[in-house]
Amino acid sequence: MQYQSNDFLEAEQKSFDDSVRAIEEWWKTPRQQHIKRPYSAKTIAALRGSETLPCVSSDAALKLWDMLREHRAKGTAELTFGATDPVAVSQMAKHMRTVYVSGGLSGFSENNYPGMDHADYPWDTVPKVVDKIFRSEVWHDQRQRQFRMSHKLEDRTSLESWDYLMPIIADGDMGFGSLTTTLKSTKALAEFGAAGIHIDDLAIGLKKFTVGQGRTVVPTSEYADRVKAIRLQLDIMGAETLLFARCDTDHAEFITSVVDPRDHEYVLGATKDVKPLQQVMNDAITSGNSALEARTRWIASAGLKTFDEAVQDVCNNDQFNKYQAQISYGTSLSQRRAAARAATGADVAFDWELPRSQNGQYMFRQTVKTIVERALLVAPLSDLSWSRMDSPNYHDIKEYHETMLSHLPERMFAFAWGGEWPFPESAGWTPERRKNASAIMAKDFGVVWQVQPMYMIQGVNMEIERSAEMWTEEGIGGYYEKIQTVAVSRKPFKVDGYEKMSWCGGHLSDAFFAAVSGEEISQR
Ligand SMILES: C[C@](O)(C(=O)O)[C@H](CC(=O)O)C(=O)O
Repeated sequence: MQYQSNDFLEAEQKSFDDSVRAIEEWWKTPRQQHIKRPYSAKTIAALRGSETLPCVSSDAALKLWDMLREHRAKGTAELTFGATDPVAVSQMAKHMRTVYVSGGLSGFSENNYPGMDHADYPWDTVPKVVDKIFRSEVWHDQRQRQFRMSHKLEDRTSLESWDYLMPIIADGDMGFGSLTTTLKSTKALAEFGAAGIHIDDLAIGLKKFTVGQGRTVVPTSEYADRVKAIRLQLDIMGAETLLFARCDTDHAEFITSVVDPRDHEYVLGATKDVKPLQQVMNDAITSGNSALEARTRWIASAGLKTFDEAVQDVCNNDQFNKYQAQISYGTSLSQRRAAARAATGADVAFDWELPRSQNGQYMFRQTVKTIVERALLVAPLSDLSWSRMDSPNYHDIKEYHETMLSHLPERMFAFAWGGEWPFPESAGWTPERRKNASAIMAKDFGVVWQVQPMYMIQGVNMEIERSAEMWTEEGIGGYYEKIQTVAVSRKPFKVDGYEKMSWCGGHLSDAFFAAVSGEEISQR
């Protein structure tokens, strides 16, 4: 065995103890102090290598933190689009201060096998986009500065000065596998430049948009472990990256497992004497009938209820009150059965196995309370909360945020607006409220970061179609008048896009050549 001297061992111990102390000090900083970790600095120090490299995204993360805290204090919000293209991001910088790297969009534009359904693009798809965008931001910042510094101070006031170093918030989806994949994708995102990462509680591969059924979530414990794993990884890296704890439970209809009693309250069971749903659907297929229709008929006949609803149906008020006094958050189904028996003197008919899907999912009934429970559980380890919605109901949004704020008055929230939401009045969206929705969410609910992930599909597609039609119909005459002249004159928009402007980096290349040939920087 290799000989290790006492000096070596003591130096190693000192370096470890120093590292523990440094982590403890770091956790007391204004950015970190609100996070409540279930592990010690010693655990983190022992998971680190002997050198912790500085994390490239930490400056942007601190900038994002300050920006969002300021919005929180003022009741305003940072608005952005989802993007995957550095060219587009460079134009967003003129109006926006953050950028979102969307998983769905990356699944379309960065993937050799396009598609966003199921979120089944490879786990490193989003990190690669983050890398590309982060580097392009740094490059634009460099070439803008070089251009400015080649001018005298008094001439610089007329030159553009955009903040291209926009903090990137990246879609971590569901973590893409077991905890080790979640750790790896977190590491890649933070190392490649993400200032914020969001993680959700969806089941891997079950984010489906077309079937008309709600989504599938994982048990509360699995979601909590994902959030914990991300924070652990960021702590190992010493990264300031913000953690957005997204919860996709709104309108979820399935849960993968009933391993966590905290979910039992929301699992649906059959209360009638029916065959298992899968048997009924298989019988329909074998006999040449529609499995979907068989499913619909089965659901109508099974008396689907949560266990509490089943108890309420067979009780009088006194018995139900007695039952309710016995149960609370996290009471398991078997404890609920015992409490129901004690209250009513009988067993309550309820079977959550019968409705299970082909993949083994259980049927699930979410409420705003379900989302709040999950969000509160992971709040101490995360920086923002985000309830993801398929079709938003204003009353639910209000209830969710107000309940969260009653527990955590300082909490910051994130929100994604959909691209196909009807905003019906029946869901609380008066025209006035829809018009001012972003401002209302910021002021009344603390939603400091709001994204429209669909713009690059809806808005950019619309512009491209419009221009394609014009170009094919009008040729260079139309192009000259309607696009080139506007772009080159940069009126009314400051559109970038030709080599005479510093945007293309020509001046930066010239400056490299000049510097190599020994020229001193001249400030024109
Ligand atoms: C925000 C989102 O995660 C995305 O990938 O852009 C998607 C967008 C969408 O599918 O509407 C999501 O909200 O799940």
